[in-house]
Amino acid sequence: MRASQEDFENATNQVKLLKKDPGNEVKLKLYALYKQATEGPCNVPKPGVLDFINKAKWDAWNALGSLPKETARHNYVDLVSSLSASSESSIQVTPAADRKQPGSDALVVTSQDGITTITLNRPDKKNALTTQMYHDIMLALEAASKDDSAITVLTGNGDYYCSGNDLTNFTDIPPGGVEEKARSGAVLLRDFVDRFIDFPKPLVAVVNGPAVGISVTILGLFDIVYATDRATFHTPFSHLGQSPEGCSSYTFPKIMGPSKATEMLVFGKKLTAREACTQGLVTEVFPDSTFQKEVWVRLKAYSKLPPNAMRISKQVIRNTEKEKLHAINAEESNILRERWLSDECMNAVVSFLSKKAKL
Ligand SMILES: CCCCC/C=C/CC(=O)SCCNC(=O)CCNC(=O)[C@H](O)C(C)(C)COP(=O)(O)OP(=O)(O)OC[C@H]1O[C@@H](n2cnc3c(N)ncnc32)[C@H](O)[C@@H]1OP(=O)(O)O
Repeated sequence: MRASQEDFENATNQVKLLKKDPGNEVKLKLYALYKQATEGPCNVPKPGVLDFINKAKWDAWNALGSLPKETARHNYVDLVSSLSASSESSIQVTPAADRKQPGSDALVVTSQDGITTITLNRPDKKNALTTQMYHDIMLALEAASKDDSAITVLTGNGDYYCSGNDLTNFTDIPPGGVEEKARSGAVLLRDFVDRFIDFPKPLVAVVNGPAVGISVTILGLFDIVYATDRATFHTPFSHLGQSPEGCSSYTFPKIMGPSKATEMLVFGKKLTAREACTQGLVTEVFPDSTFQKEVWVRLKAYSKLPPNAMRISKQVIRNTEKEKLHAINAEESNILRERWLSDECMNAVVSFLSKKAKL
C-alpha cells in the first residue's frame, strides 16, 4: 500500500521523537527522501566543495535522480517506521492527525486509535514549558476537544515528564517592564489552566518521568494519571518564592487532605510515584520497564468505549465544580502575579539562571 500524505506528515513528526540519533548516513537518506517527496528531483545548484555539509546533502538528494514523489514519500515513511521500531521510542507511533502541528518542535501532536497524544518534546531541557509551549498546548487542547478522538493524553519525551515553567521565561522583559511581564504571565496562566478545567473529554497524563511545578499541579485537573515508578512529583513553590497554581490550592487538599497538601505545596516535599498514588494524585504506578506498553494497551482499550458516553460522564463529574475551579484559578493567578514581582522570586530565578541553584 502506498503511503498517504497523512502518513508522510506523521512520519516527519515521528522523526523528531526518535530517542537515538540514527547517524549521519541515515539522516542524509531521510533528508534526500524528504526533499524528493516534497520538491521532486534536485533542482538547486551544487554547493562548493568546501561547503561539506550542504554538498553531502545535495549529493544525497541528487542521487535520487527522477524517483517519483510518491515513491520517495513511501520510502521515507518506511524508513522512519523502521527507525521508530528500533529506537524503542517512548512515544506512540501514530499515523497523522488531521490537524495543524504547533509552531515549534517542542510540542508534537499525534492521533491514532481514538487517542490524541500531546507530547512535550524538549528533552534536553527536561521539557520545561516555554511561553510558546503554553500557547501551543492551549491550541492542541482546543483541536483535541473537537477532533474525533475519544481520549486525550499529555506526556513527555525523554527522561523527564516536565520540569515545570521554563525559568528563562522570566528573562524576556517587555517594554512595559516587570509589572507588564507579571501581568501578561498571569493572564496566560489563567487562560492555560482554564483550558484544563473546561476540557470536555477524558484527559489522561502519562507521566513518563519526574514532574515539577505546574506540570504537577494541573494533574489535579486530569481524569486519570498513570506514572512510571521512576516519576517524582515536586512543587517547590516556597523555594522559588512562588505560590500554588493550576487550582492545586483546592484540588490537592481535596485529593490528599490538607496536611499532605501543605507538605507538598508549602514545604515542597517531593513525592515518589508510589507516595503520590497512595495519596490519590496518581491513579496507578507501573514498573518503568513495562510502563509504555502497559499504559498504551490500557488506553487503547478505553478508547474503544462509546465516546459520547465517556464525554458526558466526564462532564457530569466536572460540572459540579467548574465554577469554583475557575474562581480559584483566577485568584491563584492574581496572587502569583504579585509573587513574581517579589524579591524572593526574583532571587530564586537569578540563582537558577546563574547555575547556582537546582531543586
Ligand atoms: C505563563 C506562565 C505560567 C507560570 C506558571 C508557574 C509555574 C511554576 C513552576 O512550574 S515552578 C517550577 C519551575 N521549575 C524549576 O524550578 C526546575 C528547575 N530545574 C532544575 O532544578 C533542574 O534542572 C532539574 C532538577 C529539573 C533537573 O536537574 P538535572 O541535573 O537532571 O538536569 P539539568 O539541570 O542539567 O537540566 C538540563 C537542562 O535543562 C534546563 N532546565 C531544566 N529545567 C528547567 C526549567 N524549569 N527552566 C529552564 N531550564 C530548565 C537546565 O538549565 C539544563 O540546561 P543546560 O543544559 O542548557 O544547562
